[in-house]
Amino acid sequence: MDSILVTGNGPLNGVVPIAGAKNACLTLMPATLLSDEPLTLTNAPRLSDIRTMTLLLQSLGAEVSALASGKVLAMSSHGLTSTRADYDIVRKMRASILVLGPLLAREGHAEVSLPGGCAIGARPVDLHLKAMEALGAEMDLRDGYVHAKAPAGGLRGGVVAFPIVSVGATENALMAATLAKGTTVLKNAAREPEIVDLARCLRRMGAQIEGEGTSTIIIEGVDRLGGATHAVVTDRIELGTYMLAPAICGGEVTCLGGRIELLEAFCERLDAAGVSVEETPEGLKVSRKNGRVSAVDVTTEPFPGFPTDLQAQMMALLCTAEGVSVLEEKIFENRFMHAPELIRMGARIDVHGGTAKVTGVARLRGAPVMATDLRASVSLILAGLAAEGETLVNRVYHLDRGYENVEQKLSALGARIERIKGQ
Ligand SMILES: CC(=O)N[C@H]1[C@@H](OP(=O)(O)OP(=O)(O)OC[C@H]2O[C@@H](n3ccc(=O)[nH]c3=O)[C@H](O)[C@@H]2O)O[C@H](CO)[C@@H](O)[C@@H]1O
Ligand SMILES: C=C(OP(=O)(O)O)C(=O)O
Repeated sequence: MDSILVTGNGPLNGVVPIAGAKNACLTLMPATLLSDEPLTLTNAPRLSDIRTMTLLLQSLGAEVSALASGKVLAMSSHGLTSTRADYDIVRKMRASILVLGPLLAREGHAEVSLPGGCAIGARPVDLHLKAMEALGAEMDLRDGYVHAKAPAGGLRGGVVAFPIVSVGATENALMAATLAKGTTVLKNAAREPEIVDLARCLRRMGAQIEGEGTSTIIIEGVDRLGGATHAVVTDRIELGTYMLAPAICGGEVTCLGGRIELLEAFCERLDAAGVSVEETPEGLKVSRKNGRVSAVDVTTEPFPGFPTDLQAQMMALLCTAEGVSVLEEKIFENRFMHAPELIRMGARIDVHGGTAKVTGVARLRGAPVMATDLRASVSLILAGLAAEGETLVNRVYHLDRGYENVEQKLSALGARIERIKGQ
């Protein structure tokens, strides 16, 4: 397994391009299953998760070609051959559950392996299943698979009232409802930019959708969807991650394509910590010129709140802040796995349940550390960039799920970072 070696090397300066969003692309790709006409995505990120979704769609009979070095995905589902999403692929990536709604809507049935939990929490799929039931589907859990069956005339519009906000369940319900008969109302829907991006793409394909970006989405089902070409929205989590690089190391970095509206709560916390963020026509210019940042409290929430996917990286910043910061993780029950690793680097962190108290230290020190999940991996790299000496981040395969060319992008800013190939 590969490792990443990082050596603290002072301030970072320059320009970094931000890719299309992993989490948008992973829901836009299954949308191809809703139509027999081609769907082309531009601005796709080059990530292992995208390759996993490609394999999953291909296993269902969809054609998926990566063009322009992977930045363009040309897809067509005119000849689907299977409705079974197999354990061998689904186990690699939770977002595989997003084929459920489209398959059910188009083919009338689907069998999808349960994705199971992962390092950050149990992550059940009950809300996805309840949403499909609200559209008339019969759901059965057998042999580790979700067996879903639409009524004889196909899915019917219905009211889906989510008890808690779920990004994935909103996406599955939204896609399924586009081909259901009649009107569907999604209440307490997720409002993330990735949901807005999905709704825009579906509308291009001919879907009738109103209200995306608010907590009530109304979908009027249509008989069929057509083809479309759609550019994937900017990855706000990759954006936030690179914004933290000059915040932690000092210097000035422009994140190309970044917009404050994608990350308002995060930008507000950076401002409170003493990091400057300026929106320019090219993107977001971020700098930390004087001394240490100040401690700030952070609570993760669904959009438009502070994203859970930036909590680990923000913790890395706050490890060297002046004062005591309190981070509350409200989305996932086990998302502080990076804390013990940061402690190995000299951070002072006390974790109690979903709360972490971080007492800033003047300087972190390099150490061998273990990456436990995607955002934990990159938080350790950020911490290593600001630490004295060498940090060896082991087991970085999660990193490649969500960050393309991370070593090249950080090296271009002046970081000392290299990948050590494993066996
Ligand atoms: C591929 C993708 O887009 N992943 C993102 C998506 O994950 P994902 O869509 O899996 O996250 P959800 O928004 O569904 O999860 C929110 C909370 O709801 C719970 N829950 C969810 C579904 C369900 O059926 N039952 C249930 O209890 C989860 O365990 C979690 O506690 O949103 C998360 C929250 O912003 C992000 O961290 C992930 O990066
Ligand atoms: C948790 C994440 O992804 P996934 O939902 O794909 O596991 C993430 O992107 O931080």
